[in-house]
Amino acid sequence: MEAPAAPHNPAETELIVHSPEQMRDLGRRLAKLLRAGDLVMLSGELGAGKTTLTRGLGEGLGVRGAVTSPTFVIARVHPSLGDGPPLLHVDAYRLGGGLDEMEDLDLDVSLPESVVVVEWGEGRLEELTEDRLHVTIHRAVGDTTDEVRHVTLTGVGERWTAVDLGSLSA
Ligand SMILES: Nc1ncnc2c1ncn2[C@@H]1O[C@H](COP(=O)(O)OP(=O)(O)OP(=O)(O)O)[C@@H](O)[C@H]1O
Ligand SMILES: [Mg+2]
Repeated sequence: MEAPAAPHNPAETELIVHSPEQMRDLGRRLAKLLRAGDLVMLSGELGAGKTTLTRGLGEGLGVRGAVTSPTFVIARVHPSLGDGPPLLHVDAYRLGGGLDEMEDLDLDVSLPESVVVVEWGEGRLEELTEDRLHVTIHRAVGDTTDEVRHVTLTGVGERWTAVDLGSLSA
């Protein structure tokens, strides 16, 4: 007997990105789907392109200040230049395992009025909200110099059921 086909999950989409510029563009387009209260969790190895994607998100949201890799700070708020939500960019890489430091950021307080984007947040803030968008970025296997990245977007929770992530592949 044949195994049943995996159920199509409309809240998941896979893309191939060919350059840093395309990654930024993906961020700009993804920004159009985001609103206050959204949590985006980015995963992928060092140098995968998480900050590059976030830079595009900041551009698409129309926020102040270029998104960078924070050296000394863990979280940075980029206020909107218009009337949209601010972008709260968190890089949890330097956070020791402790959730305490994460709690000090009071993300639960900021989340309702912000778009919160977190690098290296897995296992640390899933409890913040039942709805979240996971973005996983992988280098094409076996080639460390190539600019090709595989990007998987997975919406978790009610918020993402009606969002057409597939529209991002255009
Ligand atoms: N397709 C691509 N998408 C994104 N970045 C790419 C791509 N191809 C090459 N790059 C390069 O890879 C690097 C990605 O750096 P970035 O800071 O965005 O990664 P990161 O995932 O945030 O790393 P870290 O875990 O250190 O925070 C940049 O130098 C960028 O120019
Ligand atoms: Mg980064």
